[in-house]
Amino acid sequence: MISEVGSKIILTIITYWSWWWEVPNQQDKFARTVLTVLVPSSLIFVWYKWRLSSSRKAHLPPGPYGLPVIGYLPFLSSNLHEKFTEIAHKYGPIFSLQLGSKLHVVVNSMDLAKAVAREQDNTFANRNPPITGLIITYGGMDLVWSNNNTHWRNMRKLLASQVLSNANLNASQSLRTHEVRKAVNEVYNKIGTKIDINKTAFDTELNVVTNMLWGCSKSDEGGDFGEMLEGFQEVESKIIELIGKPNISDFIPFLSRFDLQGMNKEMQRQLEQVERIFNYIIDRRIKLKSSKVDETYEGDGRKDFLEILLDLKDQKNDPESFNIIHIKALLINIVVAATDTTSTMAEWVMAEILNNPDVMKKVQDELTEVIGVNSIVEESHFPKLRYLDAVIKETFRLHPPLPFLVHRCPDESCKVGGYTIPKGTIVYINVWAIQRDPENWTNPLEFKPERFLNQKWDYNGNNFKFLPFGSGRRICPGLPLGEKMLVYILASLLHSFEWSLPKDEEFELSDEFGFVTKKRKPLIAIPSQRLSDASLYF
Ligand code: HEM
Repeated sequence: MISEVGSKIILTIITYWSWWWEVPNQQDKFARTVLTVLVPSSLIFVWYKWRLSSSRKAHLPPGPYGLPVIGYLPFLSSNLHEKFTEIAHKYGPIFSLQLGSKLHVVVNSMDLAKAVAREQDNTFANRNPPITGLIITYGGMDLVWSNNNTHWRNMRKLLASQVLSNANLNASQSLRTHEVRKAVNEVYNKIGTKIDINKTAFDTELNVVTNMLWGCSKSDEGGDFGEMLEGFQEVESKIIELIGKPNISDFIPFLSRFDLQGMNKEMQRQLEQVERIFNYIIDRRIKLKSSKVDETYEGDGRKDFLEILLDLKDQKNDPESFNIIHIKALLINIVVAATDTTSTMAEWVMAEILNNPDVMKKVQDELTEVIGVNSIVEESHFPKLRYLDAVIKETFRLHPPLPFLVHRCPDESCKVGGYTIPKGTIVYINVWAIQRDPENWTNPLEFKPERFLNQKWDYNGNNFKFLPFGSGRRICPGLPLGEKMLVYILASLLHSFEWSLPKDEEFELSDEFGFVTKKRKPLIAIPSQRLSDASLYF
């Protein structure tokens, strides 16, 4: 992926400089050859000396040098989390890389993660979004890519108080139950056949989130619109892929107008797809509002999030500060942030359990003891499912879906680990490396859920050995819903069915780096009935 970036750049350079070989003067071939070799190598030498002395003077973190203009870009491999961890082993827990015109710093230890996300949380609370991220959020009008400003604070407060508060989560319990039961029923109807675990979890989470946001889900909608939502997972995967993939336009801004990899255009296409869905939903709601028909979710009389956002827009006198674009950016953000992470994690947990039969047995024994094979899973059971909780946490440790969280960017020059981090640097917290660091974990590569049973662990980002949802003011605001849905989906799938792997498919646990890092090969598993009575599946 990254070597593709390098080769595109080199190709561009070759194209622009090919005139050198076409000049009419053919008399002194030797001189031209000497110049061709000498000029670039002298330039590289001078550049290298200059970089060395300027980074020493600036006291930047150590790190490997790359080439002029493109920096270290051509030397990065596609599995970036592994490459960064390898560089950290050579250069230490904090290192810097010049990628094109931008300085990147990667922190790889719990102490330095704490220095960034706790001790200097406010300084590091900006984002510096990639161009593809800006395209899909109308220029960063959302929550994920917004800088630490009033708009971001207001959006976060609104999401926390109107969607993800304890009161709202309690009120929407029946909605989660409805969707999880529907998923169990769909799997039951396909007993003995191959099930794509990620797709099952994705659809369930999508239905829950869209119901909470605008009061209806994929399964409630028919016709063209139902079909549009049916293809949403593909659109979303493409969005996540384009956000995580290195883009020359980000690293060498003067090349951005050429969009050499076509990524910006591709993201524009995804935005058009997403817009069709959101325009439909919003237009329909505005019409309903003007005809004074109240649309609320679950018939409990409370307004859904879209209704609250539209009310807020109408109340604001200043369309600059809150308008339809802000609403769409926020909705896109929440749907994308919630679904891909949850389904990716559900898939990883099931894969680890299927890979460890003794863990599967312990999880199912616990489910039988707490719930019994004559009953179905309910949210009230969750606090008693301690072993399943430990299994989920151990999976988060080995497979954090966002291995570098979302990068941060200091709004002024500051110090981390004694080194200078200039204003505007892109800073990654390498959670993937921290959660596999032998300094923090005994036998870190072993899958051992018991390590989460013996001590009190949570996802709140206070223990810097374990940060799958991030930490500090930018910590994931969807944590309470994400955690609930994961436990609900997994407990229900594991309690309702026995699972086996298809004999004709190779099973492996390797990952593929991306903004959300997924299983390289989708997990396919075959269910069989586990509960005592078929009526428990309806
Ligand atoms: C398994 C589920 C999930 C995981 C692992 C996860 C993980 C993360 C991580 C690592 C971050 C970046 C934190 C940082 O930069 O320090 C984040 C940010 C975010 N997440 Fe989640 N997330 C999950 C579910 C959700 C859900 C259900 C929602 C919404 C309902 C959500 C909405 C967001 C938003 C809006 C942000 C950006 C926050 C900001 O920049 O201020 N996430 N998430």
